[in-house]
Amino acid sequence: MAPRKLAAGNWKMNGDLAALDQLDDMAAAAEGATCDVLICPPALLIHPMMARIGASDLLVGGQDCHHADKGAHTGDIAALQLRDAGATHVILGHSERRADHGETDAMVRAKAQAAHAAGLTAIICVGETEAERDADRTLDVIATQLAGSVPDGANARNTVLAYEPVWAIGTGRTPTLDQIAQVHALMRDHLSARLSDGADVALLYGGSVKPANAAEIFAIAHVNGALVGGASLKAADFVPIITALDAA
Ligand SMILES: O=C[C@H](O)COP(=O)(O)O
Repeated sequence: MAPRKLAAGNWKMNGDLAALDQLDDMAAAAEGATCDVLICPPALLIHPMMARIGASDLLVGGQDCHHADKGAHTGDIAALQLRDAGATHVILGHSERRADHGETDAMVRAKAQAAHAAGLTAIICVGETEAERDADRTLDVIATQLAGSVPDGANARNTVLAYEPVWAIGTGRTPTLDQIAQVHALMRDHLSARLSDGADVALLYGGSVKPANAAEIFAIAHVNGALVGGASLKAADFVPIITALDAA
């Protein structure tokens, strides 16, 4: 089995009921596509999104989950609740969660285990800061995050990895194609060494992906899709990215 291609949109803390109008064209693009297409809206929008897309091929995901399956954790969402709402995936360890909420690799690993137990695919994010890249520490940082964040129970069906350089998120800046290739090769080597089906785990790139750069990024070895922020909010931007991945 080859890695399953995935175009994933992360709406972050953006969107409202009116934004669901964007889903019609995204769902149409997902129909018959060779890649999976996923939107991770704010959790409040998961239910209305499910109602809007009906039996479409468009997948729905969460942006975070708690490591516990239930209990006294005010403001948090359990993986089982995401699953119950219709989600198939959950983003974990995004750099904004790591920075805003102090999430550590160990916390991300525990969340991934909860996601797996609930039947969700965990999209585990890793990425270096600009200071770490400037200090030539990128590969060490990524290796440490992979070792700490990816649980031993990960496999190609329940886990996707996303490389998101922190300095490329929402900035319009992207690494060179060689820099992306270098990190994705490291991720593939790490997963292949640890997991029996590590060669089949989908690896996404994220950070200022847009229609103009999608095709060249998808042509890089071991890039099996994208985790898209800003350009996933409008169908006019996200559909061309889906089309580029479909053609890759
Ligand atoms: O989760 C998505 C990433 O943080 C990328 O965001 P961006 O496409 O707005 O740079």
